Amino acid sequence: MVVLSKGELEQIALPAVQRTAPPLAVVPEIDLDKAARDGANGRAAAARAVAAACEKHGFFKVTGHGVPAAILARMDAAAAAFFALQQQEKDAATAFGYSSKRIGCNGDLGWVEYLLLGVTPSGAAPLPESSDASTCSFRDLLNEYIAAVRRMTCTVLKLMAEGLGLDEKDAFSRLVLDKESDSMLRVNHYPPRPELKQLGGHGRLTGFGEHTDPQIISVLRSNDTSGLEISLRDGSWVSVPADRNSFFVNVGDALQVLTNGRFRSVPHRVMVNSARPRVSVIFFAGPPPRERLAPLPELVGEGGRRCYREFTWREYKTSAYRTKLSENRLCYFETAATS
Ligand SMILES: O=C(O)CCC(=O)C(=O)O
Ligand SMILES: [Fe+2]
Repeated sequence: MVVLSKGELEQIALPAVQRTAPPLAVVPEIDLDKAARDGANGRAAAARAVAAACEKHGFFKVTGHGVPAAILARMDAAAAAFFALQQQEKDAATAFGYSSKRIGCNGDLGWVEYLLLGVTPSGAAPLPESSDASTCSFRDLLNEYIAAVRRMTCTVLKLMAEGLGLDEKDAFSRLVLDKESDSMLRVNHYPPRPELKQLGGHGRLTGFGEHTDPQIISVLRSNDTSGLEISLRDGSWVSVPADRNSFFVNVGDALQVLTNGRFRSVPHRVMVNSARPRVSVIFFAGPPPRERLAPLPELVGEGGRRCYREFTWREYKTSAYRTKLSENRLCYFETAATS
């Protein structure tokens, strides 16, 4: 079990000036079911709305997503059961991607425990040899979830390409459907915050510190507990109202590069401010490691400036994972303003 020292606990308590929650966000909504029912016009309108949301915020909400409610209910139950295990049992699941409080290897701490799993073309990465039956059934469920969410993710990515007016409508979705796509699934559990007195008076804890997601897009669903906050272009923070019936989409760094900066990789964080636990499940849609990423020529335009140099996804991921969460990880890949 990871026990935080008093000093470490203080690091995840926000400074006193940030004690109050920011205002509620007005999150753009895209109804995929309606877009499909309304024919070509409905689809074109949804594509335009998706592109507008990605340009303005890098964030929107998806309703009518088509992921069966039964899968979502089973995921909720399975995640709750896993995180309710004794600490010793959870610690034994490190081969299954379990970790607590420490995010990455660069000293970032958060009031969170999580499972982080690689995703292969057929679902979640193979189980460790010693897995028991309950782990296997959890894995089967994860695979069903991943298949359904990946389908929806690709619908969203096609709408993005259409909204950008790209000739190749699968310019983004093909990267996620590639058999070597480096996608991940993360299940986060933010335990209710401890008593104020244990925190020396700080009412809000950092669950997951400010960052952008490195992949193409992240597709998130949570329970009814809020806590997710996004940063707007003016640098202010807004709090995203929880909605267990919808998915939330974040534009990631790779998509910001592919769109030459037109779509915005949205800075976000999770604050633990509730007496109830927050559970979120995030599908990170990533390209194959060898994929060369660069601004799409159609989006640079003739004589236009390429804001990023070409690099492979492996190169970017390695570089991003060497930095602290809150660092601007893309700056090493930007071109000089004169080029
Ligand atoms: O748990 C959440 O709601 C978001 C967490 C997050 O941003 C991440 O895992 O990258
Ligand atoms: Fe994130």
